[in-house]
Amino acid sequence: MINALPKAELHLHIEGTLEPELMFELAARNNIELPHSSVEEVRQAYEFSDLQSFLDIYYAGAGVLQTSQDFYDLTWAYLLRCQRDNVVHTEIFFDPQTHTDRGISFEAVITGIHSALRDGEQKLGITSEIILCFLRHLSAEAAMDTLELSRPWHQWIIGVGLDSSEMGHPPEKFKAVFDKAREHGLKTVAHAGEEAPADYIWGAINSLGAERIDHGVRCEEDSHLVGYLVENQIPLTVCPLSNEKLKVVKRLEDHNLKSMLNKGLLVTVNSDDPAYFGGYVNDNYRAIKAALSLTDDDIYQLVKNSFHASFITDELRAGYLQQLESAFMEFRKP
Ligand SMILES: Nc1ncnc2[nH]cnc12
Ligand SMILES: [Zn+2]
Repeated sequence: MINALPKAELHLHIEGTLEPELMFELAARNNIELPHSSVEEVRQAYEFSDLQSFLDIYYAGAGVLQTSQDFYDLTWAYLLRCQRDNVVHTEIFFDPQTHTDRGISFEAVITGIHSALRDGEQKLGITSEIILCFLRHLSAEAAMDTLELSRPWHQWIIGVGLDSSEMGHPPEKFKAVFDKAREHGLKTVAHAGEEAPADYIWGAINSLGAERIDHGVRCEEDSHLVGYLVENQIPLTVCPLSNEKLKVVKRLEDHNLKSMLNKGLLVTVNSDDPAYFGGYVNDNYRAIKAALSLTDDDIYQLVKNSFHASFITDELRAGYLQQLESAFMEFRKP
């Protein structure tokens, strides 16, 4: 059934879709030596103990991305996965600082990603948006410089986000940058409550004006916060396989997604960094359905939430919700 439902993906780092096969192809194209000798060896290295142990490997992997064509190929490969998983709308993150800090131009990154997304809409019928993420382990000044650097391309960017090492880098550090981004007409989202406590979610809402919380799984530690998130229907973009691989939960069976759904939180299912965590969005739906014994109605609710939580126009949303309802009814037929 999961495959049959048209859906939106809202928490996806494009650099996190770099499969080892493409990593080798790009390394050869750009004359870069990799520390591993085979695709299998790379996959074997993907054993993480926490968020930081993943980020170290993830930033190193992104080193093979050099030209606009590389970013195009990366994004196009992801869009083909979207087509397979019936993802009809996607809002993708990119981390410009990971690239500009090693001498790659902002222009090369954004034009490659944007061209692929434009082709995705024209050739595959997949609508999309781009969200620029600041790396929170770097300074607020560096984030402000990056926002300034991005200005010529704001017509292609719907909003800004905040990612990378959460602990010790609270949202408040980036208040001025997010205020400025909002002045420029950009939407705001932020990773919060992945590894760090519920306070960081309050910080993302109160200091950054976050309209959507990425992860947010630790919100249940604060019942007042849960009430606020429910009342204001602030979406949470949850990534089950990521939470398992980064040891946010011990086992997928311990995940609180069902509990959050039961409380009326606007929870969605997403893949985060699928090439590193062993699954694209449908794999995430399938795994969490099995682990928590979710019903078909739960899955339908989660997929509906993906459109309600997205930044699409009301007209597009209505069309997608209609398509989704028809697909679900078709599946329900005796
Ligand atoms: N799950 C995650 N949390 C924080 N930063 C990230 N960058 C890529 N994936 C991330
Ligand atoms: Zn993420």
